[in-house]
Amino acid sequence: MHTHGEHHAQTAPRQIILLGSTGSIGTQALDVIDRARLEDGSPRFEVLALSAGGTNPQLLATQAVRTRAAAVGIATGDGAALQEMIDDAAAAAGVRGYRPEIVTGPDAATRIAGWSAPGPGIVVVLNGITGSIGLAPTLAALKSGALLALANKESLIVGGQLVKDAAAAGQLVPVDSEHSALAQCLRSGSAAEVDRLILTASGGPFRGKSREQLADVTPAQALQHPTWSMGPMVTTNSATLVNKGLELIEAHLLFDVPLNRIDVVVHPQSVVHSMVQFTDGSTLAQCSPPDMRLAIALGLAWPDRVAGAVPACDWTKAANWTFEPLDSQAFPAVELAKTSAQQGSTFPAVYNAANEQAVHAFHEGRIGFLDIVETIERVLGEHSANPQLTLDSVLDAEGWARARSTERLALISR
Ligand SMILES: NC(=O)C1=CN([C@@H]2O[C@H](COP(=O)(O)OP(=O)(O)OC[C@H]3O[C@@H](n4cnc5c(N)ncnc54)[C@H](OP(=O)(O)O)[C@@H]3O)[C@@H](O)[C@H]2O)C=CC1
Ligand SMILES: CC(=O)[C@@H](O)[C@H](O)COP(=O)(O)O
Ligand SMILES: [Mn+2]
Repeated sequence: MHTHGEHHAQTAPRQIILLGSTGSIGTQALDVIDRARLEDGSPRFEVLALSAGGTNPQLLATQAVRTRAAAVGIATGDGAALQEMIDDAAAAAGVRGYRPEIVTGPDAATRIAGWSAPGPGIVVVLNGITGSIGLAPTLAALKSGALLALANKESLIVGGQLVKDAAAAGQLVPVDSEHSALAQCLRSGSAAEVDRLILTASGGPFRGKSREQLADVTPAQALQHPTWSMGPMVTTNSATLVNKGLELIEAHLLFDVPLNRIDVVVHPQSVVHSMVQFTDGSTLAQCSPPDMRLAIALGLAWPDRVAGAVPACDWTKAANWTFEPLDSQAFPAVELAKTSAQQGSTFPAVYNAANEQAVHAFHEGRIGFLDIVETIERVLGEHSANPQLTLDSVLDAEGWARARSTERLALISR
């Protein structure tokens, strides 16, 4: 058993369990893992297990051979077919005798999240799954005692206090760039010194547009993020500002700061990743070019930094950073998220589930861009929360919200 959050000179590689290895976070994590070295030049991280959904089994097989992961999970698809792909990838790479354990089925990521390392040492689970399907793996990782590097914000938001209660002090490390920034700014000093948290938002591809102009934007335009290259769900959420709404709730849960002391400011350059304002009028900001490998590396090595994780800002070059208020008329998603968090209980789970359903419908061309947040608002308005927050009540609320959203989306479908 190790104590989370204490600095110790790292002498042995950390064992990494990577959930969502084929995605944007997952592939960037593998790049960090490949490059990071201990002082003696040996690998700083080793991959213990990988898991993915199943849309790209070939990539998963290649990753398995490259990392020699002991276990490989896949949610959909055939284990035998994956084994064959791994055998072929191993043969192509000249690797002999590599036979990982293969875990298949809807609970594969949950089983992989709790995978035991063969020896002592620190295990880190990086949850890079998209969507609230990541909740059970998050809970399994926390139960196993591993450090949880959390990119999958949805699991914390929908699980709320359940996830917080499952986490030991310092066991949950945020990987979301804003929350990694806040965690870095909060590393010293007491909670009493903190006045406000300031979350930065790029504003997305539609910054500056009116509601009228937003009515006709297309899915392809919504996927053109101005500063980050990410998976389609979080990119769309950035366009609607739902991502910032989710991140407001995430910050409130992670740092125990009341919702009315967390602000959102639009910063189109995405270099200041977030800020903490202290009671004496001082503000600390964390700055780096928009590259998730910084937050991923810090999450994997927490509380230590990984030298050379990303190139730093070039302070010899002229640069302009700008800040502007969020247009809440055009983008009501943040206010809606705040209200859902104030209502508490299962409301944030409903906010997220309705959004996930609506985003899929938008990308299928069935609804317009503005219908996404309008659907969340409608479904939240019809929700009667169960005052008891349990895993069952969260899953029930999500099931209800998905069904209710599906009905509404069918009614408004083009
Ligand atoms: N990308 C980024 O830069 C950032 C992402 N985040 C957050 O990180 C998370 C991941 O985002 P991102 O990497 O962009 O998403 P992607 O869509 O790029 O990747 C999602 C990954 O999850 C996997 N997956 C989907 N369903 C399952 C399942 N049931 N079991 C196991 N794996 C599954 C996918 O597998 P398959 O390939 O088979 O579909 C894929 O590997 C999200 O919560 C996002 O909000 C936060 C900050 C920045
Ligand atoms: C990189 C990251 O953390 C994303 O969640 C990012 O925040 C998206 O950018 P915006 O939501 O600010 O557009
Ligand atoms: Mn973010």
